[in-house]
Amino acid sequence: GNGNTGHPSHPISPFICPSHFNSQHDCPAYNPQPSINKRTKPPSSSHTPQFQPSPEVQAQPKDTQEPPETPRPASPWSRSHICRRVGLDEFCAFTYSAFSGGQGISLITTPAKMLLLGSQPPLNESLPSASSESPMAQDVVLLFKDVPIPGKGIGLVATQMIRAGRRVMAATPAVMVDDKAFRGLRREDLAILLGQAIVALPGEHRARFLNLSGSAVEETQLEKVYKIFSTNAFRTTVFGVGLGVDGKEGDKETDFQSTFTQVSRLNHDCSPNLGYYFDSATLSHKVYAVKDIFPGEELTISYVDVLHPSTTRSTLLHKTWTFTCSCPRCTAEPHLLAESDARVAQITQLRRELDDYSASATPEKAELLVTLYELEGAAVRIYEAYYRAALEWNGVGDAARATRYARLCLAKGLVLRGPERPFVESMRALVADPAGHWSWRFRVKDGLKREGEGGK
Ligand SMILES: C[S@@+](CC[C@H](N)C(=O)[O-])C[C@H]1O[C@@H](n2cnc3c(N)ncnc32)[C@H](O)[C@@H]1O
Repeated sequence: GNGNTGHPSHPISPFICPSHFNSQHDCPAYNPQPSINKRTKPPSSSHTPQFQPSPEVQAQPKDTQEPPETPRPASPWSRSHICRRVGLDEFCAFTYSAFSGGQGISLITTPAKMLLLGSQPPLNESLPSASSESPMAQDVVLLFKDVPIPGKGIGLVATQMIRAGRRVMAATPAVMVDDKAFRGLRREDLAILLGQAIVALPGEHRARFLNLSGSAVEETQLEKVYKIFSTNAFRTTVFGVGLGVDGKEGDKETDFQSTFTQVSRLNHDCSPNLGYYFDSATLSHKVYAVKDIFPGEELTISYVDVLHPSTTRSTLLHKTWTFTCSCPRCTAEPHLLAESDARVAQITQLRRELDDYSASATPEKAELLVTLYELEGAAVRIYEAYYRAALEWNGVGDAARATRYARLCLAKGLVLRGPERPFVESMRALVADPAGHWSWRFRVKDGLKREGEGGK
């Protein structure tokens, strides 16, 4: 699971990105989902929790420290006594308790990667951040409250009208686990490091973490911490220069599994009223309303791809979070369910046709795609349909309709994926100059996009 497109059990059907997207992450249809991180092997219950106070030690290796005559302020990071190895990589828990206005954050990663991450914004709060926005911006007034929801545990309910497009949350994680540690460490070793990571957090954030769902009362503290983490983790990609393997130059991004306390109270719905993305520049999970939400209505996200057929959604939800999907798209009358599934199948088919730039797709097919997304309540993905409609209309040289859809794609897509995505740049370029965009009349010009087809 893990919401990772590279992972075999990823719940989202693989989406073939058009060639102008640089990577899978840049693909507009790629939508990170909450992790599905249940491991089958239980943690060793013979383990007594070994929570140790974390000493205030420098995260830097000894040889990089400056001589004593030029003292520097102490590093705000503490490091766990216990570390664990996967092959040549050693993973430790690092905590910065003053982070984000005293909420604190813990990371489980290698010392080398920690050194790099900790030296640059947003984790280095003494340096000016590229982002002008603080993750816990003051404009996010409390729009909701925690309430028990029958059959769903605790959930969040709107306390006032929340208009579509409004930001509802922007929170930094309690704990982030390097994906390599998450996949490579034995479950009991990860549980030990997680225990260290959680115990070092400031009391309030730690209590909020320990209050999350996922564990049973009779479990040991380590099992509890592990299960809470895996039930509530989201895949988060951190972009930054030099974040390759062990800090070597190369990769510009690194994947973490992260647990956020407030975001983790959001229950699932197959037609959710909230969308979200992880903003690497502020390390915050940004959650936006994708529909108008009325006071008293529950706030929801989708834990799975909303464009899976109903049985796939139900199976994934049951397997991973052990609940039976009870949302309207799962429990409708059989004939309505069959219609919904038929629309989902048609969406999949239409997307395949529209994304094959060498085939004969038309603006009408893209318009139909938009309608089908609307009928399925897929507001959380609607920007994908607008994107394709913009390209198709531009592809036949209709600049007015193309720019209208490009604007819609930007209006919806910016809050669902953030401003850093290539589709944003592409749609902005189309709005600015439709005829200068790569897609201008590409459906009517012969020969374009036909390289590699030999003598045809
Ligand atoms: C990330 S937590 C959501 C918050 C949780 N309800 C709580 O009390 O903290 C995920 C868990 O909430 C419950 N849950 C979420 N959505 C649900 C739904 N639509 N129906 C029933 N249970 C749901 C399941 O127990 C699931 O494992």
